[in-house]
Amino acid sequence: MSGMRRPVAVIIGMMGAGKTRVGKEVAQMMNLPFADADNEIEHDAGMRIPEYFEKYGEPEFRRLESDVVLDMLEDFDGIFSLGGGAPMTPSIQEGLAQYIADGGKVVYLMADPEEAMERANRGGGRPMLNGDANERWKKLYKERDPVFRSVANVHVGTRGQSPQAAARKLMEMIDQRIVHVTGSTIEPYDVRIGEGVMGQLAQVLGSKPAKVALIHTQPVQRHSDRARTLLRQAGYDAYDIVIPDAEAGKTIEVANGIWQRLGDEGFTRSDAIVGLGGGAATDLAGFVAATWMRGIRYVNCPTSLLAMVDASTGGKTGINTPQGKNLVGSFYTPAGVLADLKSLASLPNDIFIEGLGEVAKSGFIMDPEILQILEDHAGELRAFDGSTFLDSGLKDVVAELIEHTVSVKAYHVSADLKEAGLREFLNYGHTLGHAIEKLEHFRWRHGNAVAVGCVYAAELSHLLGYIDQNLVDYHRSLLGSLGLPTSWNNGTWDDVLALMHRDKKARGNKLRFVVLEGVGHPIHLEDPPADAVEEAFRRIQQ
Ligand SMILES: NC(=O)c1ccc[n+]([C@@H]2O[C@H](COP(=O)([O-])OP(=O)(O)OC[C@H]3O[C@@H](n4cnc5c(N)ncnc54)[C@H](O)[C@@H]3O)[C@@H](O)[C@H]2O)c1
Ligand SMILES: Nc1ncnc2c1ncn2[C@@H]1O[C@H](COP(=O)(O)OP(=O)(O)O)[C@@H](O)[C@H]1O
Ligand SMILES: O=C(O)C1=C[C@@H](OP(=O)(O)O)[C@@H](O)[C@H](O)C1
Repeated sequence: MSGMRRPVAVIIGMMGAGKTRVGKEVAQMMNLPFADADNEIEHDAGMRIPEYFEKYGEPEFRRLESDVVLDMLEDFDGIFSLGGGAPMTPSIQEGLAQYIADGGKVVYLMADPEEAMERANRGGGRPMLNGDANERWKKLYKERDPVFRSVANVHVGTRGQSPQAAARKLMEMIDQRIVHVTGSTIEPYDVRIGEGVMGQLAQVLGSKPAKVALIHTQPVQRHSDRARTLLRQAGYDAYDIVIPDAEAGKTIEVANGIWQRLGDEGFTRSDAIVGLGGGAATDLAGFVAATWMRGIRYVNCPTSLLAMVDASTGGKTGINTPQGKNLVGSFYTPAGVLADLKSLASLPNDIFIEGLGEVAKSGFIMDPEILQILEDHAGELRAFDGSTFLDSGLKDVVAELIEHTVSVKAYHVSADLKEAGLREFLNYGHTLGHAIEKLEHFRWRHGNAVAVGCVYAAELSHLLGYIDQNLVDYHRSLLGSLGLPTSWNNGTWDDVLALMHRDKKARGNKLRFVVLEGVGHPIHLEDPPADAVEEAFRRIQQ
């Protein structure tokens, strides 16, 4: 079966980029085996590459190369460097696309052209550079660079860097986790999770935008400073736009202020927006991107756990009105999401814990592994401290939780962007959760309200015979062990019921819920018996 063994990373790039040298270095640092396609070919052919070219010609070489590369993509679990021309062969392009779709990383090692050309010409032995080597190299670079950019999902610039420094940078990039979001009605994009992934801002924005508006809140200033530096280094005109924090930023007045600014600065359709901050900032930035000139490119840099696992992915953008939250907005997907774990270093404990509410919800509806990880690390998660986080073992645990949770979200969003059915499962725990938020005048955080809502939905599932008491108890014990609330007793049943009737899942005067038939098996529940709906509420009051 394919995918059982696969390279940790595949390195592509021009001749002389350092694919072999840097690739070996990375493999050594990561304690992994290294393979070079050219060596494998020479081994199979029983002769050196220049000799093979001379004897059989380039087309025959490309056929052999393709066979060797495709075999290795399914049967090698280290760092794998390809020959310079390999990614130009259609069968290899297909192999790489499949490898990426299975979660692989194709790294384009982007050396400075002058440096790579000079290195490629050293020593000879490169049949593609026969004749005027510099001219040949430049011609190939022109043909290949755009293809390399598009077949790779990770771009690493190494100008002026030693092989060791380049290898360290590459290793950081390889360490990231990538969830590819795709679907029939959305432009595909990647959610990148890892320490330092913000460094890929320019790769994700692409070369079209000249101006980039960086929309962020004040509490994440330190992270937006880094983003602004990266944008300027990459040659964009970066415009810093600070918005009021949290829900105060999600208003028509704030959006209007930004529209005015974009107009004054001459933002065109090819320019772009970066939203950086918690879910409120990314919702607002996405809304501005969706509406400016009827839609321009935007990238999200979520900085809270909740924004990383939920708000920044899935394309719901919006603002609040005096009548309620998220009442105005648009489904508009980002060009990419960069969930940089470095941002979490400044996140307060209570806002981190709140994010775990949505993480657990994703476990209940689809992914028992999430629940297992939460169980295994409940104590450390509950004690989250941003100041020590990046140097702790918790970093990998959190990265894994984010990857799993984003995958759950991506699965639902891919099939049902506009929430016609499947996507509603993401709303597990939200029917009561939203009512609590409203009755608490939004002083309760969303993830906390969802945690109580999940216990309520579990109680309702049990009352109607879908799940046993053990699973209800498990909801309480798991959420409680993470420091999340599991009960609420600050409002009347009449008020709660009235608000649940205004939930977006309700139809006419009928309530609709998401309940469970078991972990990973959510179902829609239409118009349940009134006494069960009320009894479940009584049970979360204590
Ligand atoms: N679009 C969607 O699909 C979707 C999904 C879920 C939630 N949301 C929206 O997301 C918002 C909630 O997101 P949230 O919980 O991130 O709230 P938030 O954006 O209000 O952030 C919470 C607080 O944490 C601060 N903060 C964020 N990251 C920080 C960091 N790294 N360091 C220090 N402080 C930091 C923020 O400035 C804010 O004060 C709501 O508006 C909700 O409607 C949207
Ligand atoms: N970052 C670098 N700095 C200095 N020398 C390098 C660097 N990367 C590669 N080299 C040297 O350049 C030459 C070509 O590198 P190589 O790894 O063979 O490139 P490729 O496999 O991409 O064609 C080798 O002599 C290598 O040691
Ligand atoms: O660029 C090319 O077409 C080639 C590059 C070489 O690999 P390196 O890039 O490792 O030199 C080798 O596969 C062959 O000479 C063809």
